[in-house]
Amino acid sequence: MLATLRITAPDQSLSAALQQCIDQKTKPLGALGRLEALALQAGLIQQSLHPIVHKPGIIVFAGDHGIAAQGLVNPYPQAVTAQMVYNFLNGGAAINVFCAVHNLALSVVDAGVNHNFTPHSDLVDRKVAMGTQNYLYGKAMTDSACHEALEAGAALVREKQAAGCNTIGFGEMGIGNSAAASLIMHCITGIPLEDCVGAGTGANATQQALKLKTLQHALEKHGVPDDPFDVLATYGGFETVMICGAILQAAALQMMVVIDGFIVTAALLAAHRAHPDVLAYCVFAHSSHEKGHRAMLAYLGAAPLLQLDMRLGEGTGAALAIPLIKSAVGFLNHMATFAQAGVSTSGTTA
Ligand SMILES: Cc1cc2ncn([C@H]3O[C@H](COP(=O)(O)O)[C@@H](O)[C@H]3O)c2cc1C
Ligand SMILES: O=C(O)c1cccnc1
Repeated sequence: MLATLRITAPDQSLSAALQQCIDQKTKPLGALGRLEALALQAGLIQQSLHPIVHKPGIIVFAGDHGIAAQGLVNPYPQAVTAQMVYNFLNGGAAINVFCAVHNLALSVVDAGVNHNFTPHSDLVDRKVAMGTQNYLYGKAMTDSACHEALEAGAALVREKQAAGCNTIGFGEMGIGNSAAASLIMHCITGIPLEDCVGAGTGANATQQALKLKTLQHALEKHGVPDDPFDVLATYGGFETVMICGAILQAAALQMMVVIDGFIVTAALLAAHRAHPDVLAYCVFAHSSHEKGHRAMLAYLGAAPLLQLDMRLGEGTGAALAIPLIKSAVGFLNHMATFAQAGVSTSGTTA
């Protein structure tokens, strides 16, 4: 898949016609602000003056991190990953509630949780292994496991698209994955590690200092791999790698890709290094409260839609942004033009 994937930015030739449609709506020029840019982006991605959001959904990928068993980088125990998967299956997590409120399809994927789940109709089993290896001692995963995870993420997106979904967000669950995301961020962006390491689930100052020191040790061992997929294999989690493969596939299929918080954006950083044009398909849902997220977004030149001081993950920010995308294409499709409504345009004095 990765070798053959073609991702090119959408043809821009529809841009002027789309802008004209937007400007003819019964509102002062530019008055719908960022929604106008969103409508334009949707139109270009779908190469249509009438883009739609069809069968939008969220896929949450869960995976464990070898290092989390030591508690050096994570305030919560590793077991919370599996416990939260049960919570997702029981409908009790924040992402369940937001998907229900906004009528979004939710899929939950075991990418590599350190727990044997009994088969469940709502749990998609793509387990690569019982969690990654501890990157303090070796690479988090082999290159072939990384490849398997990238492919699994991509295949799930192909299934969604075949079922009619054209707008997709990704979420993650994996205790310790904010540490992995910090390492990925440092390797891809070159931003100093201390600016990439934050509180995650709520590490206090002492815990954050230990997290940073631990991650410095990991960097001393492995350095900064040049290849983005090698960065993922060295430090990543199976959930993060699957998200990277999923983002790439969704962009290749010209879907709208809704980017969540710190961990999902780290997966995007790797995807972007491999295929820079992936960005044209991305909608940045929110600016997370996690320390490094704003710098990641700035590196990508991304303007997030929401600023809610959220720092949860699970795809919660993405779920909140999808109604905004629906609103954007909604006004483009359904608002009356000045001519249709008989409203005077500027410069026309009564
Ligand atoms: C109860 C609970 C629910 C969560 N839902 C998402 N996360 C978030 O926190 C984790 C990353 O933070 P760290 O790197 O500090 O472990 C990820 O699982 C992320 O999705 C949660 C964390 C907890 C504790
Ligand atoms: O921004 C996020 O997505 C995030 C931040 C902290 C912990 N988990 C996720």
